[in-house]
Amino acid sequence: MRVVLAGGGTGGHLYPGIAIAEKLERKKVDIIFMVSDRTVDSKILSPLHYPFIVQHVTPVKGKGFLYKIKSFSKLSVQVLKNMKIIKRSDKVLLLGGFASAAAGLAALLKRCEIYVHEQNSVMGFANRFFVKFAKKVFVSFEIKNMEIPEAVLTGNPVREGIAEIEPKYEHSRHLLVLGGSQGSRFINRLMIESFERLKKEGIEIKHQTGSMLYNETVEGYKSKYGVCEGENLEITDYVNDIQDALKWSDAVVSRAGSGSVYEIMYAKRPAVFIPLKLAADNHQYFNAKFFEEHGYGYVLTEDEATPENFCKKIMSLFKNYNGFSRKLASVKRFNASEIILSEMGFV
Ligand SMILES: CC(=O)N[C@H]1[C@@H](OP(=O)(O)OP(=O)(O)OC[C@H]2O[C@@H](n3ccc(=O)[nH]c3=O)[C@H](O)[C@@H]2O)O[C@H](CO)[C@@H](O)[C@@H]1O
Repeated sequence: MRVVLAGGGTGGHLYPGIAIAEKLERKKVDIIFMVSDRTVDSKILSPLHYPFIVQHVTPVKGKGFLYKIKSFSKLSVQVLKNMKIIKRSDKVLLLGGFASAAAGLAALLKRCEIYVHEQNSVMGFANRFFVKFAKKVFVSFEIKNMEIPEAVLTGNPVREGIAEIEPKYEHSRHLLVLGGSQGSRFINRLMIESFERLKKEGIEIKHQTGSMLYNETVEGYKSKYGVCEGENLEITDYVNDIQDALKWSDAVVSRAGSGSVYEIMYAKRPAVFIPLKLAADNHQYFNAKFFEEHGYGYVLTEDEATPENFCKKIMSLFKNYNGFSRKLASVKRFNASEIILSEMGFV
């Protein structure tokens, strides 16, 4: 028995697969990842011991005609390659994004059991296609743009250890700033503009910029304040140990990809989410809204996010800290990986 975990292109599609792989391993089931050729996928998987296939595919949605033709031909070549790797007896779990499509099509042609997990509150393009062929569909949030009556609400699979983090009541003013797996230029600039005020409030900041945006962000801090890092500020391109960073934090500012929302919620930290305005069908906004509606923190849209509003929201997290912590302490945690594996027939 082997499970193919297909998806990638961003951490948001890949980390849920890793959370599931951690559990499958204990059940002595063989695993293979099928990911994209973006460096983020290999960077995340290389230090781990799971086998993975890099697929040479690009997104087919939203670009010009010539680009689409190229993408479709790449996709076809990759599907043929995948058909040599995927076996009829494999169970294939599609984690969404363009990197899951070639594996999904190969699995369809091989007539394998197909399962779909959608991380966001709006179903993505690739998953929407495969849902009709899936034996079961798992969702992290209730889906807004599609009726899937038999979908199983599992929450987002989160890596081990994160959900065991305790809420804080006695707190200092440690603020973790995350831009999602690729970083966020919008949040980086907002932080540079807001740093002086946050520093005056005694806030200590760990700021993850994204690998591609690291240099420009450091330069931004330097040109505005003369120095970049110091007592109150630590800048990093990528947080390798997210569990450790969440433990250190008292509050978080973040983009609102599904993984980020679930991890911050399970780590029981109040947060200000700034959803990516351009996310397909505004899905980050709906992910973040779920968090806000439960009273765990705030959503601040890009249009509302002036440095003044931003700092007010952060200060409001600290002012009402114990109220947020009490609510977060009672977060109902789904054991997403276990539910998914049991629905796939692994007991
Ligand atoms: C630009 C883009 O396409 N964004 C999408 C992507 O976001 P993104 O990849 O940022 O997705 P998520 O927020 O879901 O997950 C990010 C993951 O990366 C990890 N992490 C992040 C930063 C870091 O320094 N270290 C680290 O380990 C987080 O712990 C988390 O597990 O996938 C999400 C889930 O489908 C979507 O909602 C987003 O719209």
